[in-house]
Amino acid sequence: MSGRRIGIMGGTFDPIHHGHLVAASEVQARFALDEVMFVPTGQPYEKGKVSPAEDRYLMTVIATASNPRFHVSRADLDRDGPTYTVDTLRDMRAVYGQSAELYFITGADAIGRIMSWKDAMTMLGLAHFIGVTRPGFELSAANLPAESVTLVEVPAMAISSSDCRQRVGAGLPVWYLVPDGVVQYINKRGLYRDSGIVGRA
Ligand SMILES: Nc1ncnc2c1ncn2[C@@H]1O[C@H](COP(=O)(O)OP(=O)(O)OP(=O)(O)O)[C@@H](O)[C@H]1O
Ligand SMILES: O=C(O)c1ccc[n+]([C@@H]2O[C@H](COP(=O)([O-])O)[C@@H](O)[C@H]2O)c1
Repeated sequence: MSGRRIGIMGGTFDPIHHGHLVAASEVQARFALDEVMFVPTGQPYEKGKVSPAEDRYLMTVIATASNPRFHVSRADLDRDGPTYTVDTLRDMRAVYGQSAELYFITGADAIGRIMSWKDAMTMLGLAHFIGVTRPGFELSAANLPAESVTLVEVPAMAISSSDCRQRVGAGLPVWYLVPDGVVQYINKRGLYRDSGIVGRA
C-alpha cells in the first residue's frame, strides 16, 4: 500500500464517543483522506488506570464498523511499554509505505501538549498534525512548527470519555453520546460501574 492519504486517530477510547467520530469524519472529508485508522493506546502513560485493552479495542471496532473509510489498528495495543506517538507513526509508515501522506488527528487539548511528547521533533517529521476544535479547550498552534500543524474547526461535540464513564457510574444514560453498539457493549461487560476508573482525568 502506498501513495495514499491516511488519517491516524490515536486515543484511549475509554469509551470511544461521537466527539472522536465527528472529528475523524470531518478531517477525512476536508483533507480528502482515503481512510482513517483509529489506533487505541496500549499503555497511555499520562492517564491513570484504564479499561482492559481488548474492551477499548472492541468498542472502537464496533463504533467504526459501519464507515467503509474507518479502520482500527492493534499496533499500540500489541507493543510493550508506554504508548508513544513516535512509535505509532513509525508502525503506520511501515504499514502504508514511504509514499503515503500521514495525518495525525488530535483534539485541542492534546495538540497543545505535543511538544512535550516523546521525541517530539522526530515525531513531527513523520506526519502532518491536525488539531481540531473541542469545546472547553482553546485551539492554538502557538509554539508549534507551522509547517507541521494545521488547525481545523469541527462541529462542536461537548462529549468526553470521562463524562461518559461518570454518567454510567451514576446510572445516567450515554445513549446518543456514544454509538448504540457501544452502549450495549458497556452494559454487556458492566464497564464503568465500580471499576475504580470512573473518575479518572
Ligand atoms: N469531543 C471531542 N471533540 C474533539 N476532539 C476530541 C473530543 N474528545 C476527544 N477528542 C480527541 O480525541 C483524542 C483521543 O481522546 P481520548 O480517547 O483521550 O478521549 P477523551 O474524551 O479526551 O478522554 P478522557 O475524558 O478520558 O480524557 C484526543 O486527541 C482528544 O483531544
Ligand atoms: O507520544 C507521546 O509522548 C504521547 C503522550 C500523550 C498522548 N499521546 C497520544 O495522543 C493520543 C491521545 O491520547 P489520550 O491519552 O488523550 O487518549 C494517543 O494516540 C496517545 O498515544 C502521545
